[in-house]
Amino acid sequence: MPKFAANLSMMFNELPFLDRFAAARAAGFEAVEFLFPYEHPAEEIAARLKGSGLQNVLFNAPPGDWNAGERGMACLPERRAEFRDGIKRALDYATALGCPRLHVMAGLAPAGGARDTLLATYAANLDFAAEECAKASVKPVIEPINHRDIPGFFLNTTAEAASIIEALGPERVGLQFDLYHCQITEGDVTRRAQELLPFIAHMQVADTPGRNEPGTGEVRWDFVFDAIDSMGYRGWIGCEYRPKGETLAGLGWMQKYREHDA
Ligand SMILES: O=C(O)C(=O)[C@H](O)CO
Ligand SMILES: [Mg+2]
Repeated sequence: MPKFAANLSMMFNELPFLDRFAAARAAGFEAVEFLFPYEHPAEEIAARLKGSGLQNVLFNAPPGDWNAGERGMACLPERRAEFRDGIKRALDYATALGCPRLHVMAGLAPAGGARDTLLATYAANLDFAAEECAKASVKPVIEPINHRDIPGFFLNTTAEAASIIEALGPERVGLQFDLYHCQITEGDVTRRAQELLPFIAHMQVADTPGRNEPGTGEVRWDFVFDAIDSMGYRGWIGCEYRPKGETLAGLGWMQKYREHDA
């Protein structure tokens, strides 16, 4: 049975961030993910997790100046020191929150930047992240992102991600397989999931093209979720979608997975 985690950066936006934990638990979730915890003390978030009986399964390393358009810095040669500091900061949070996965965003490829240099920086930074994360029993994950949502993002395809992971060692760095991005960039999502299964350490989902709940767009999710389950994926699937209306009103698609569980 697929296991779904609520993405608290996108879901339950009717509430302030810290109140979304209890709301997710009341809605039946047992796990949550979010983009960035850094505006809140780790102890406060840990208390919300504990108080709600939730586990935190993923969050992102500091991305640089998000409001100025930055989307990570792992591929940027001149940001290596900041990248390293960010990994250490993220691991302080991961330790406090008991979180097993850390999403390390590649960043935007600078115009005119030589791809070889960016790739070498990306690999070296991920190697550093893998070393540090291993000490904290955390697995860093990388995610190919489509060019419509983030034009210029350095990592776009699952093939690129797989070759980087293969070089660094799939036991050290995993794939964050976001079916929404894959459907936009590549399609063929169940075949991709099957081929990439040995690399996948976390999944995320939203329907396409609107990035809303499963069932609001073009993909037949019953088929996809059954296929993912049958192929033996037992990790979390983060609901990284923007609810079309109220979060709770849009949770009908999950009902059959809960009823099956009972
Ligand atoms: O956008 C996504 O799909 C993500 O998972 C990132 O963490 C945020 O851009
Ligand atoms: Mg994602």
